[in-house]
Amino acid sequence: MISVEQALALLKNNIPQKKEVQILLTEVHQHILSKDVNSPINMPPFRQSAMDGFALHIYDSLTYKIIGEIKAGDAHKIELKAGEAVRIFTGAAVPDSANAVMQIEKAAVKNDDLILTESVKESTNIRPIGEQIKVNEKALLKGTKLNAAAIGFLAGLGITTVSVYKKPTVGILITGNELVKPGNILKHGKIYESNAIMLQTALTETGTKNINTYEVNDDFINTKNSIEKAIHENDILLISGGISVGDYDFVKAALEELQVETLFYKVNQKPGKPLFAGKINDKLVFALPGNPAASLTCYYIYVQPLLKTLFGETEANKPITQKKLTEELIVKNTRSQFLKAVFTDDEVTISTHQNSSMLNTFAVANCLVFVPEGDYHLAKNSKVDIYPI
Ligand SMILES: Nc1nc2c(c(=O)[nH]1)N[C@H]1C(S)=C(S)[C@@H](COP(=O)(O)OP(=O)(O)OC[C@H]3O[C@@H](n4cnc5c(N)ncnc54)[C@H](O)[C@@H]3O)O[C@H]1N2
Ligand code: MOO
Repeated sequence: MISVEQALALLKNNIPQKKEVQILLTEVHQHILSKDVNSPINMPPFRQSAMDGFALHIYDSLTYKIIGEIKAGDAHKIELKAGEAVRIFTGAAVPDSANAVMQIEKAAVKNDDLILTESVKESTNIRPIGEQIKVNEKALLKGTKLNAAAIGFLAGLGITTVSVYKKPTVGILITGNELVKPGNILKHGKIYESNAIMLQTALTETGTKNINTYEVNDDFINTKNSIEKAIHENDILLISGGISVGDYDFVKAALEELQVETLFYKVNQKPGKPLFAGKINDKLVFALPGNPAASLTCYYIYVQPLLKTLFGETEANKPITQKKLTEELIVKNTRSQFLKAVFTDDEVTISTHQNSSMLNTFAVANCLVFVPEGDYHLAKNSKVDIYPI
């Protein structure tokens, strides 16, 4: 059995190559740019009025002659001589011959005359060409995570597709004869299936969009066939349950028959001891223990950082910080532990109900505290490593 540190290192050394794809702006939310994006245009592309008012060819009087009107979107050809003005609206193109825009509140109109209440300086209320960005300048750099503002910015430059790191397609294969879908009657010996929706939600939190779910009963041939199909259809496969040593745990044997190369099987940790990680071609397969809290812990510690690395996130492997224990902790364990806990500014409180079958305290936890194996006491205020979740 290997240690948590060894398992994490093995995974880190076997991360598949990041793949790049060119995708539509409508699909890029939460993706990371794999190439710099240069602006194809000046923004704004023309001298733009920042106010509703009058574009002026300035001269040494406060009275101007109004000779026309330019609305937003108009392609005008108006030539202003000194002392002339045109009505103009926010976003409209200012004529080359105009050198300032006076907002409507600072002027009065009498017939065709415009009388300014004060003088105006050159360039007032005119957004120059390329004020935000010039043609061929770098709009966004490789490594930028695309949020709403970034997507709006790119759309404003007329960009419709960008090159990003491909988000892998992830399969979730649920095993277990005892499982019943919520909404059905629970007969004796059965339990409600909860790992699929839990893992699906955790994947969605990280920005994974392409998720396929599969179910199989505890039967060797069916398990093998389902795993083979799910590997074929996904980049990463998460199998839930059936990975321990019972007579009806067929996952390990099926993976062997399918020639999935073992990176590790069994980690000296609690929960999640029977965790399996393997690879086949450029694909990764995780067999997560069926106990719900074990499954989710293994997902957060092993799968999520890997996904973030594939997405192009550079901080994916540095989630650990230290907090002070609010209470003494007595450790007596041959396995390292990930304990559900709640942290505040600089303190952390370990939750009750740590059993790997229990999600009740996980539901309100915001971190996992890592406690190395051994027989020792941690006094109140001792610092412990936490993985925020
Ligand atoms: N003789 C041994 N028995 C077990 C060992 C061991 O070392 N020797 N390890 C134990 C540990 S630790 C764990 S963790 C579990 C993991 O077992 P499996 O991965 O084979 O998981 P299952 O047996 O299929 O299920 C365990 C538990 O979780 C429930 N479960 C499973 N899938 C779901 C689901 N989708 N939704 C909700 N609950 C689920 C299942 O009913 C079981 O109660 O093995 C120990 N045994
Ligand atoms: O490793 Mo298991 O998750 O302890 O119950």
